[in-house]
Amino acid sequence: MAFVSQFARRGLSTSSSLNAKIQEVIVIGGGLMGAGIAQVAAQTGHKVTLVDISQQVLDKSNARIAESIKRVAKKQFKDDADGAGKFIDSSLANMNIATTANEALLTADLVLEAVVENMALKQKLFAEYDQIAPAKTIFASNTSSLPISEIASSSSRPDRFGGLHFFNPVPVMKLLEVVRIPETSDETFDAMVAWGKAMKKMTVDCKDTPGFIVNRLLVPYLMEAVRLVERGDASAKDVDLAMKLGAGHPMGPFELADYVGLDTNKFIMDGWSARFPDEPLFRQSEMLNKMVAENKLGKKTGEGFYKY
Ligand SMILES: C[C@H](O)CC(=O)SCCNC(=O)CCNC(=O)[C@H](O)C(C)(C)COP(=O)(O)OP(=O)(O)OC[C@H]1O[C@@H](n2cnc3c(N)ncnc32)[C@H](O)[C@@H]1OP(=O)(O)O
Ligand SMILES: NC(=O)c1ccc[n+]([C@@H]2O[C@H](COP(=O)([O-])OP(=O)(O)OC[C@H]3O[C@@H](n4cnc5c(N)ncnc54)[C@H](O)[C@@H]3O)[C@@H](O)[C@H]2O)c1
Repeated sequence: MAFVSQFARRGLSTSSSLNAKIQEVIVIGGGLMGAGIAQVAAQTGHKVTLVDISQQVLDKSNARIAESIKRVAKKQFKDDADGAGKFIDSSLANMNIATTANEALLTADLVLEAVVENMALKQKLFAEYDQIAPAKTIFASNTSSLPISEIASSSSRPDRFGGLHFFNPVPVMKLLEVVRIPETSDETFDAMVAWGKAMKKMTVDCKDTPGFIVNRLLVPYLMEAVRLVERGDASAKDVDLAMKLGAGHPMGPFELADYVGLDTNKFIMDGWSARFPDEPLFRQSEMLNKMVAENKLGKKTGEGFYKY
């Protein structure tokens, strides 16, 4: 079966100063996603700086990364303790943590942000970095739901801007959505795809549409599950069991919502319901809003739809 690519149309012409190979990476935001992305970048031989405003978050993420690298090493080097040790040491040696990006920005090939899902914050950060980073540096966002074009408008380099959307848990999930905006140059897009492959991910090309591919389908499904329980049609536990045993999903929608973070789910729904008020699939949920107000954010705070 042959598909005709919708992506045959290419972006603007290339920027001459771009360094096509991404070797030095800065990941902004050291939470759930940022830590996972930084880990995989370090494991695959990239020099990485993981930046967060909170030293406490960085310390927690560092410990989580060390644990996760051990799990990966155990899997990749089953009967080779020496190889596993070397892999762990070289991965950790590739990683730096910092509370500011300033120094690393001077030589970075890629700045990928994974801060909270907030347009104003993402724009503010890229406007600042734009003043410091050299011309070659590609900027990208790991946003789940915000328009990449709008984030990119805060910088003077929309031709060197795109979306790199990873999935949680990053060390395990094999997909990377590579998103181009109309201004993204071919050279930038190709460099992002090549980096995705160097990160050992399978890449898919996406346009800058709400939720790209996966979240456009997944988030309405998660919200339908919440509405089903809000109506009293079934319990969260039974919906999860049903989707695992009846549809073969590794996690039910409530387990997955807790895993992703209920705050992230809410940020996505807030943005989409404001932007598309007539779309019933993007309607707000009182239950979700109440849980987030009570700081029941899922696995990360110890309670969401389940207790951890
Ligand atoms: C909203 C956003 O924008 C987009 C998103 O990210 S949407 C969310 C996408 N993610 C999903 O849908 C996740 C669905 N869940 C799953 O795939 C699985 O439940 C799961 C991979 C998370 C865990 O799998 P499960 O079998 O229950 O647990 P577990 O046995 O601990 O782990 C499976 C394997 O992954 C490895 N693993 C799991 N978490 C890991 C981690 N953080 N680091 C390294 N390895 C890990 C384990 O070592 C194990 O390896 P093995 O099979 O060789 O023993
Ligand atoms: N959670 C998921 O499953 C998932 C999956 C794919 C994409 N995403 C997207 O990735 C991004 C991050 O999500 P997350 O789940 O990792 O969130 P998170 O809350 O775990 O982490 C966000 C981090 O950003 C940090 N931060 C806030 N302001 C900052 C600043 N000015 N400078 C540096 N760091 C700052 C916070 O301290 C926090 O540690 C969001 O855009 C989200 O939509 C999330």
